[in-house]
Amino acid sequence: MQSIVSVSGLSKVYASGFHALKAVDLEIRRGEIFALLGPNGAGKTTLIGIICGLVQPTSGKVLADGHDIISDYRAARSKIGLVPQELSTDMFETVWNTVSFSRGLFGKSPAPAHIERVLRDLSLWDKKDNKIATLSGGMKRRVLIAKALSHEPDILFLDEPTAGVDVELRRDMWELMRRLRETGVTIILTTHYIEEAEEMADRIGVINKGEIILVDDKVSLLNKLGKAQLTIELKTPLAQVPPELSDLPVELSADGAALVYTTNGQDGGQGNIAELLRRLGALGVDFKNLETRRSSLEDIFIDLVRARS
Ligand SMILES: Nc1ncnc2c1ncn2[C@@H]1O[C@H](COP(=O)(O)OP(=O)(O)OP(=O)(O)O)[C@@H](O)[C@H]1O
Repeated sequence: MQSIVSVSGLSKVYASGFHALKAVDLEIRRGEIFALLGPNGAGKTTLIGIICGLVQPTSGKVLADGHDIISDYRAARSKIGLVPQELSTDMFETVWNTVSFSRGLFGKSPAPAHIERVLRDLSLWDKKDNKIATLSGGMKRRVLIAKALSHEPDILFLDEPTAGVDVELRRDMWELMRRLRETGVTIILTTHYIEEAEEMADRIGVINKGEIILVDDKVSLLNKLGKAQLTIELKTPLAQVPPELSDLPVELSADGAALVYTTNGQDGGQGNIAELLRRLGALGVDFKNLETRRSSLEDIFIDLVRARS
């Protein structure tokens, strides 16, 4: 499948001499939701800024739906909508005018029916005549999204879309992203909320210190790098792991009150768990509780970034 965004050998050295991106290669598939994760200062905003034409790359190439973002800037930019982290718009303008004006910036003819649909989708319709300054923080966020959608882009970048918003607005945003994807829009989001990537993304890219260290399907990432852990709370604490269990990946908790069995996510360790429980029964080790836990994307992310630093 042809990529809708193609980044090759992209580097950015700021005037300070800081290498914010180091020869980044990245392919975004048409129609997917792609989450870009990385610690503070990893280069996420720089990467998005370059693709959207706000930051000048030092070297490398970016194509947006086949258009070079430098030599074919206008065509590339018209394909892209960007929801930035902060609102930089005229506070004394109305919602309707702000969003309509954004469309005009892309040289597109007015399309009131489209603007109305966007505002209705974002629950902004009854605020259309309000001045931006009078809106709540959540509503201002919605205006940012409406502006980014005003010119009907095929690619939507969301930089930290739900940072600092309440739970209800976060759910609304997720719902909106899903609806947009259904209409064929490709979505690329950066987030610090790993549960957001876990909930929303088809694929995940991890960036650290200006390098993409991993790109994978979310599901296969969780399967490959995730771990499953079974904690067996014992009725009577043990002094050590019984030698009969030494061939199994079992450890004793520090207080001796629980056995902890860990496997990688791939096999889930189901067969061995049955074997472990059978052996415990044979040894007469009684337990009062069993608890299973699968590692989250957050655990994987922390492991990955830690291993590289
Ligand atoms: N104009 C600039 N001049 C010099 N250094 C910069 C400039 N803009 C960003 N940087 C540096 O480049 C690095 C990457 O910044 P960037 O904003 O891309 O990271 P990020 O991954 O988006 O971080 P965050 O999650 O904190 O927003 C940071 O160390 C930052 O200090």
